[in-house]
Amino acid sequence: MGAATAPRIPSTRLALHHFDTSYSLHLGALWPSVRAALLCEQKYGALLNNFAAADHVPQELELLNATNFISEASQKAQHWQQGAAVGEARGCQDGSGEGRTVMQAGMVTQAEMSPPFCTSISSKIKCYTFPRGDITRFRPARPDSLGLLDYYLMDAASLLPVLALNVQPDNFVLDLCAAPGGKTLALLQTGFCGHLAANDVSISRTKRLYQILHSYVPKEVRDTVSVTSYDGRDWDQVEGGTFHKVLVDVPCTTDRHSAMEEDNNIFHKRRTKERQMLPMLQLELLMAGILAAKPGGEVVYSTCSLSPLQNECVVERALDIAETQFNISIHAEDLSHFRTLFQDTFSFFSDCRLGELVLPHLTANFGPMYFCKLRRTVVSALLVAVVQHCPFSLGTMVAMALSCHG
Ligand SMILES: C[S@@+](CC[C@H](N)C(=O)[O-])C[C@H]1O[C@@H](n2cnc3c(N)ncnc32)[C@H](O)[C@@H]1O
Repeated sequence: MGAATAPRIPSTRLALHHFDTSYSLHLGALWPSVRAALLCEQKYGALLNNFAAADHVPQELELLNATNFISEASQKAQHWQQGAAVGEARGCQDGSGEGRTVMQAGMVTQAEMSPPFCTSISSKIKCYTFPRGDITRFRPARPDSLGLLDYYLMDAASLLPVLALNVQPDNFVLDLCAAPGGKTLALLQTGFCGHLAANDVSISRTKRLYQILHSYVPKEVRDTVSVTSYDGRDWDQVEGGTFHKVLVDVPCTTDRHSAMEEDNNIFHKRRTKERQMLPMLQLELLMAGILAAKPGGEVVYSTCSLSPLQNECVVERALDIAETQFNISIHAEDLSHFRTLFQDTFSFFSDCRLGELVLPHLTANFGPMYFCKLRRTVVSALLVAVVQHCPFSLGTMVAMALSCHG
């Protein structure tokens, strides 16, 4: 049989073969159960639309046994903090002479009590999910009297990068790869964005972002959002160093989609080159996000892939390039308290070198979702000026850095 007539291997099969090879090494004994979950129906969360007149919806969802997993986590944090305060007031010492507080079984450690523990989830974002093992589906969203839809169905794990960003009142926020707009909508639900720049290079996907904004957000709030279609890698030439918070939710191998759907599958033979170039594109986008943040600003990098090459390795490379090529030092934040807070809703991988990873699980079939939070530390104005007036594009600088580092 000639090459032209040879039966084509389905892209989903190529994807699974690739995953079997790489993820069995990375996830070890966990891979077979993650694989099974990837091949089963995913779970959704219902992100409540605070802009719609939908006061009856929480009660309707609670009657079905769904709960708001974000407020539950927030209550858990408050409860633990009160417990810790009582423990400290009692002054229980461990007798080691180091003054450590003795923690009872089930209580959180001092590291987990750090400020982000409470602040990162004191959010107005409300998302309902069904309990572990309950695979009930949500009804489709309904419009209120003004036509705004009452909730947005999405992978609930997609909210974790938004919660990690921890938007504060009047923050200038950039969503660098925003379409179709689930996370943009969640950012708006905080009610805190002083200005939101939502960008996506794809014109067709940007149209979907507009549709979501029109279906969920009233005009006066939409007016605070600027939607653009730049190549995110060039963002520093548009508006460098101005944002308090930047979300870099990059294109990736979208593992769940690649394992299940032939349509638009990045494992299709003709997309091999594009797939192999993904880590480079992700790195350039993350660098652009870092440069778009103010000194002191925060960046969350996220993917919906399990691949360490697209997750930790990209972040590690970006930290290195920021330091060596741009003289920007970055602090990678510890988000392990997210694991403690959200363990009832999601299954987390416990061995990420940097950031956190939600693993699909048959009883909690969300994700995959990787997220890592970076804080740009303050640098001298002179260095920023040098970088911003550098004659090379960001892509050239990243390529130069990569060739120097081999
Ligand atoms: C994972 S999706 C983003 C999902 C979105 N944040 C959400 O929550 O709905 C990645 C997006 O990156 C966009 N993208 C790809 N290359 C880009 C580039 N060079 N600059 C900006 N966006 C890009 C794609 O069009 C795609 O919409």
